[in-house]
Amino acid sequence: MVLTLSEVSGSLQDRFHGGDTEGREGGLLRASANFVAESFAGGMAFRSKRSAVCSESPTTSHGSTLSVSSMMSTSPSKPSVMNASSVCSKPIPIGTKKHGSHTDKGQFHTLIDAMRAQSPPHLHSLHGDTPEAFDLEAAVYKNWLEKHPSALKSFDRVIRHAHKKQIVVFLDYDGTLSPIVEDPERAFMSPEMRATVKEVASSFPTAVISGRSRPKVEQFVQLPELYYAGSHGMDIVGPAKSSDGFRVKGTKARDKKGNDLVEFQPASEYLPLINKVTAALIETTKIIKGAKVENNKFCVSVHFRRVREESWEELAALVGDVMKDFPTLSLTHGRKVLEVRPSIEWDKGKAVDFLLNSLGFKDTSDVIPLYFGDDKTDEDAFKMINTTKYGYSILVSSVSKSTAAKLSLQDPSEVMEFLRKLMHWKKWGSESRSGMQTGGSKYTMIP
Ligand SMILES: O=P(O)(O)OC[C@H]1O[C@H](O[C@H]2O[C@H](CO)[C@@H](O)[C@H](O)[C@H]2O)[C@H](O)[C@@H](O)[C@@H]1O
Repeated sequence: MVLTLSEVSGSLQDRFHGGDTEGREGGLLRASANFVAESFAGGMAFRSKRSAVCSESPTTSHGSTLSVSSMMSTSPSKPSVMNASSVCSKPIPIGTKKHGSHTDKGQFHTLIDAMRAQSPPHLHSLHGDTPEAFDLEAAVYKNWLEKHPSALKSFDRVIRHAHKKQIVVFLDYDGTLSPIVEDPERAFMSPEMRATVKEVASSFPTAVISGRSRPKVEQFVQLPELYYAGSHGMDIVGPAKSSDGFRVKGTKARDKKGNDLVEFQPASEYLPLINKVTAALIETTKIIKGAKVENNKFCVSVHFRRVREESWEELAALVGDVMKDFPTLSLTHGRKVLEVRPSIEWDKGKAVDFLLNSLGFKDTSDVIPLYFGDDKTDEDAFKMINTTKYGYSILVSSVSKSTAAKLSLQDPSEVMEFLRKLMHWKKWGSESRSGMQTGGSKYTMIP
């Protein structure tokens, strides 16, 4: 039997990006410390219903066949994403058992699977640069684009109600405003991107929502006119307008121009614990070449982009060991990074909601919130945006991914292109409504 493209595509997307569990329930592995401890202790295996599907071979456009089952093999020599969907979005109750040796590889598949699923390989990297692999990859992406069309091509739809509503722009930082690079300290945004964001912020309320610490991301962006939410939304500085009925929590502050601001840090009591876990993680993981621990104030990143894959299991075990001593912290993951954060009901989605409220938009049908993000933790924001009447969630990705985002852009350069298009519309589209030629499709990109 030959599978149809959509069957192959659906199955591959699940394989490579965490499967249904991720798309439906949150797109975020929210594994608690307990989850890690338990999975180490008991060899926990939450397998997706889909983990055994698609063992047939699709025919490629070249007429030869690629074995889908072989693409999904878990051979140690190839990055395995076979059990990416085994990750669970819910915290798992802590086990009482202590895991024995972290060299017992069979006992923590779940975390390893999550690590492997973070920067999913292209098909051609799994199967060589064969024309068939490239063709199949292109076909899978094309199929995915039908479900998550390009925001550039959907621009008219996005700004359809913009003459009556307030656009608010939310931007993730790494992978959205700056390209993903090996060294997190060198994730600079280009001067062109900075100029574009500055222009956008002069017309629309604009916020950067990042996993980084707020001071760090402010330093990278260097635009004081923006609002910032660092530590995955746990460190917010926003406007203090507030809409009726919404009590702006947090401390009142003022910016240099005397505008009222509000600072909100829902995890402030975790600060000492975060410093403690950071120290423990630095000490414990220092034996792993390439591992890097980054203190993001209310959360901590353990980077493994520069760790050889052979050492991932050891790193996972070491992080798991540390986490057992911090039962009130949780483990999530992003792009080649494990993230330790307080186990509180707060995420980027809540931060977006908070900022919309503090901007005065309690009724979200008065606003067109646009959210751009590339990572797992942005999924919470996508879902929040999807609850609004006119908002658009936009995933930045050049590969197919299971996501709640409605639209997509390939990379930061397309984000910049979209923002420029928005500014062009703002400048010329608005004027066109007062007599000049109008019509979304006539808005062209500023070169
Ligand atoms: O929410 P974000 O602004 O996207 O922050 C998420 C994490 O971004 C950074 O790590 C990622 O980008 C690095 C630089 O390109 C890259 O080396 C790393 O592999 C990526 O995971 C940041 O360093 C983390 O602390 C953030 O949590």
